[in-house]
Amino acid sequence: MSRDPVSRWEPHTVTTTETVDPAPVAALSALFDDGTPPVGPGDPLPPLWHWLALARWPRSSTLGPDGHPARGTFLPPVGLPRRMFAGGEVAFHAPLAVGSTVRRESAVASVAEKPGRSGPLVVVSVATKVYDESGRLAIEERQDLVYRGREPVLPPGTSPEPTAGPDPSGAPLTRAGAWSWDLATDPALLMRFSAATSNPHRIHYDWPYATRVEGYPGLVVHGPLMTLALAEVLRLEGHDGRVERMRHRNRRPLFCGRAARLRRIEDSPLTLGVLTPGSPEPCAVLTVEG
Ligand SMILES: C/C(=C\C(=O)SCCNC(=O)CCNC(=O)[C@H](O)C(C)(C)COP(=O)(O)OP(=O)(O)OC[C@H]1O[C@@H](n2cnc3c(N)ncnc32)[C@H](O)[C@@H]1OP(=O)(O)O)C(=O)O
Repeated sequence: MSRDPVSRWEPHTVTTTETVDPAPVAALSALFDDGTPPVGPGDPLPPLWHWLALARWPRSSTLGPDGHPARGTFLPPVGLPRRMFAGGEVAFHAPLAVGSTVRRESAVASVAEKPGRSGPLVVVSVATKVYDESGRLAIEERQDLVYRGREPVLPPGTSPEPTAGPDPSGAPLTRAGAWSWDLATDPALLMRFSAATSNPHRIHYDWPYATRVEGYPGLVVHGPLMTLALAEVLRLEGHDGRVERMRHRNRRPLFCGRAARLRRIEDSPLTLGVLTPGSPEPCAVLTVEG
């Protein structure tokens, strides 16, 4: 009996020993440029910053047409073309120090086909555990990647417009009031975030690919950038208590250059969202426990 490639594929655990890399951590401090002291060697890693500090550089020969590693080895050989970072959950058991050595174990935990409003989806969940230098479990995480078809994103008859460059007058995060920040995105910000996270996905920096091949109206803002910006609002607003758990979800794409408002949208549990003018549904939400 022949089975399809996804059901023939077997998940496996990848275990690596890594340094909590100070360079991308310094890059994110510089990228936000928001007046918080730069995070450096020996400092505790702020929540979610392991997304940069433990980023992986895949070999060039392993990349597929969208810039990400070709599917079928660590990730299943899903046939749907468009990959999106869609959300997840992170439990913080112990702090990690910048510059320390950690052990990371990652494996695909589930692959589920689902009908979505925009057509069929495949949700791939990756489970990761990070152990600190003494072997203590520090971070437990589930990350959801969604694969979808090439349903049109642009209304018929419209064409995408390139985005303006960085505004020399300011940093990307500006305060509009208590728990209210505005996030300005531009191609240089997206390129710097792709570099800091070693993320080769072309939808974030290759405008002809993002618009003509994947059919988006512009460059797509990284899900992790939106979520990290929400986590940065917590730090900027002085929420310095210990965070035990974060849940995050990317519900709608945010396109480069579009106005984005970072707001506290619920008090209990504390929930922050990325909102755009004219839509009640946030692009991204982050819920914090502890
Ligand atoms: C990094 C990186 C890539 C990126 O950064 S891509 C940019 C950031 N991500 C986004 O912009 C994603 C924005 N979200 C969406 O466009 C939509 O939410 C999405 C993911 C296309 C799904 O929308 P649909 O309207 O088609 O689907 P539904 O909301 O109706 O849901 C259908 C079922 O799927 C389940 N589901 C949806 N999202 C998730 C999720 N995050 N985790 C788990 N399951 C999810 C949903 O629960 C429904 O299932 P039921 O069983 O409840 O029916 C890079 O590539 O590295």
